[in-house]
Amino acid sequence: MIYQSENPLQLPVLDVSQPLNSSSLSSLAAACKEWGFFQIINHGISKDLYTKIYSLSNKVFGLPSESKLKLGPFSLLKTYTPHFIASPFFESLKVSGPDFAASAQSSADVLGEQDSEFSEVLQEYGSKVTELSKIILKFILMTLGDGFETKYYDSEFKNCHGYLRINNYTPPENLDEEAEGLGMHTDMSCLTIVYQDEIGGLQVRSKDGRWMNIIPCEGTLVVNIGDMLQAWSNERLRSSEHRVVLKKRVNRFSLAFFWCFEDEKVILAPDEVVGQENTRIYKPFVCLDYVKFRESNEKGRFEKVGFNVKDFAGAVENPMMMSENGSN
Ligand SMILES: O=C(O)CCC(=O)C(=O)O
Ligand SMILES: [Fe+2]
Repeated sequence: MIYQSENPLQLPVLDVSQPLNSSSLSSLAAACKEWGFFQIINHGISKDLYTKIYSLSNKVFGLPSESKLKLGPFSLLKTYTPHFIASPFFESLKVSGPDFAASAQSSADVLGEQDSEFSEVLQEYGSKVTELSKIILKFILMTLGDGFETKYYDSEFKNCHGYLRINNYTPPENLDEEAEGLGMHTDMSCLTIVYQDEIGGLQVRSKDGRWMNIIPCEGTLVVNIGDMLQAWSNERLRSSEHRVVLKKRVNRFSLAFFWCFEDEKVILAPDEVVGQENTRIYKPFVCLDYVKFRESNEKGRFEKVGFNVKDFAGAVENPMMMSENGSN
């Protein structure tokens, strides 16, 4: 199967070490609306830190399956997603915040790993992406309205929490064209920060269904908007479908950080965000209910599309639905 895409997609690159100026604000606003994806630089995460996480994680992924399966999916811990859950070529290790060290250590303990370096580097990475998420979220709120970052950050987003997924993609040995490393999905998060290695393969789907490559670039992280923010913003911010395609016979490695609302949060787009001339697209819903909906509909598979936030809480005032109901 050939996964066609157009090369490459030009996404704005945001310098997160600087305050937003008006031109970066408008390109960020356009990217959030059109693609739900953009890139960041000067994020303070060194290549060295990434390389350490890469080599320590590789040691874990290199263990025999029997050892890794002690971490999940059918064990108490559930930090490991083995091959053949999301895709035959994908496995993943989850590290939860805010105490990333404790989470990583609990996996290491089960594996009988004594060295504390794994949990130390993940704590450092986790704390850094957590701080970055707060900065980026405020930038995104600024695209919705003047002063919205002060108006809504504390009241709506201050209890957000994050978790990391360390992703390892192993292409099939007989790969001749391309293979799907991770199928089309949307993220459930408010926002996701991705560190992809130089192999590439991350693709985003345009509004008209074309797959676009997100070319890796050294020193650059990819940020994308997830379902929680799409619903909260009444679709002024887009949670795009994306996937990973494997084109080379080499392993691919990525780190994805998901910054999410707290489980008990009720997501309801504020009137001012919806705007007077628009109608609210989503019914209010509890975050955990959506997460459970996704998990229960996946039938064990990983974040599959078709059961996204629109299927769950959409169409509050959808005239089609109303007429369908009326005719029943
Ligand atoms: O591996 C990647 O580059 C992206 C992974 C991804 O989309 C996810 O984990 O949700
Ligand atoms: Fe994703």
